[in-house]
Amino acid sequence: MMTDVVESSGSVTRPEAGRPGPGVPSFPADVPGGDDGAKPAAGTGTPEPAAAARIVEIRERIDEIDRALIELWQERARLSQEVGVTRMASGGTRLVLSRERAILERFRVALGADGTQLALLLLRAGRGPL
Ligand SMILES: C=C(O[C@@H]1C=C(C(=O)O)C=C[C@H]1O)C(=O)O
Repeated sequence: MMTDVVESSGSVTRPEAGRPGPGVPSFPADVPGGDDGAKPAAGTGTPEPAAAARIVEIRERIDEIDRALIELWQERARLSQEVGVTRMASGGTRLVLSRERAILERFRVALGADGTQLALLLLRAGRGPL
């Protein structure tokens, strides 16, 4: 079952970890290939109306998923930063490599080599480049 995609207003303007800075388009209406309100077949890559309609339908769910992923990415980065600040303020270390290794392994087991790359990006978003 398809769910309507409701545009959230309020584009992100405050640059913080994992968030777009100034000049970064908000998602998805003002990015190329975003939902620009054009006819269903436009931009689907097929001239066949039924296929175009199905692609539009699937893309609604893809856009929902992408929006959720972006929000989760940003939340994770904020939480990871908070852990780092809390730990360092209490005399601890900036990083805990055993924990990072466990996270890398979790993603590798679930997603293979791409999972490892994804986990590396997630970890970097929370603590910045090494
Ligand atoms: C968030 C933490 O701090 C750092 C960041 C991690 C992360 O983003 O998952 C994991 C380990 C630490 O290097 C933590 O220790 O849980």
